[in-house]
Amino acid sequence: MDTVLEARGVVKKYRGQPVLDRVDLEVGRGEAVGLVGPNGAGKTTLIKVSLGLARRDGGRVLLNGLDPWREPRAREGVGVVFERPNLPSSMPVVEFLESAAAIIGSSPSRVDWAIRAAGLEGHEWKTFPQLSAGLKQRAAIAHALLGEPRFLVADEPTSNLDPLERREVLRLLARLNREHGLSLLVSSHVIVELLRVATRIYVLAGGRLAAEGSPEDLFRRAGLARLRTSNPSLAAELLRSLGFEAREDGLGVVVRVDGPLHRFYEALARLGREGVEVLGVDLVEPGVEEAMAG
Ligand SMILES: Nc1ncnc2c1ncn2[C@@H]1O[C@H](COP(=O)(O)OP(=O)(O)OP(=O)(O)O)[C@@H](O)[C@H]1O
Repeated sequence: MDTVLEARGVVKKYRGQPVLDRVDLEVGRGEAVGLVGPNGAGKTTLIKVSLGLARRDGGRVLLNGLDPWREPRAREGVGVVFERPNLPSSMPVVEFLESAAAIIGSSPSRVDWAIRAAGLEGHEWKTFPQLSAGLKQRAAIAHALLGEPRFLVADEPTSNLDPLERREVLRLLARLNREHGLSLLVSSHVIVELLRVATRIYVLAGGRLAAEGSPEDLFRRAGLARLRTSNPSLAAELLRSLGFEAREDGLGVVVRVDGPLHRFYEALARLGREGVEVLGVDLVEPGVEEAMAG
């Protein structure tokens, strides 16, 4: 496979304590990869090491075919969006983007494109503090798009957003991957968010890789998922009426998910239409479940 990122056996320690223990991560050209794990699992550290922004204590990393720690030009064509975007507060977003584009030698038409691609139209004359959390994240994505990246890395881009904003930002990232061919690495502590964006997901738990595979693989291997919902008894009843094996277990509703994943998605949508809010979906599998607990 033609890869933009290949990390093998990455080890990272802080004060002698391993926070990444022989972790592999690979992103193919044009691929959308998810990285999931609870807080403190090591997602940000793995992303920093992969970009050459933190030194590794072991293993190998190739970003665009180069070791990013030794050769910063490995990061050319890579756009990065962090959890808490931080843009200047004093000027309208469009002016900030124009000055950022001028610094990197990007054309003014690229600013218009980035604003459109990030879905910021109608908000470009607002200053950063005037934007909602979701629009702030879109502004950060527009900023990352100025350099015409071929690979976009988004570290927990949804963690401070409300459910609607989360969906929109993820839809935007998925569109950048599908319609514009950007390779994508996106992290989250909620697996269900990544199911529709990523075609392959790495599950990180306690600095180790707990699982890796397509969403279908992960669900098939787990066999069971636990839904946290606003109304477990109604959720279990509706799922059973749709032909699923489902029971309440005190923590939520445990449902068998070894069939086609689209049926499960449709069932989740149906719950939503019936007024049952799905707050989270965790895979029930040793290791993976632990990783999802955050
Ligand atoms: N600069 C640092 N110095 C010491 N320890 C650190 C440093 N950065 C991260 N850690 C520790 O490394 C572990 C992994 O942190 P990391 O931020 O990579 O996890 P994460 O999965 O991204 O979590 P979060 O969702 O909270 O961002 C944590 O135990 C964290 O406390």
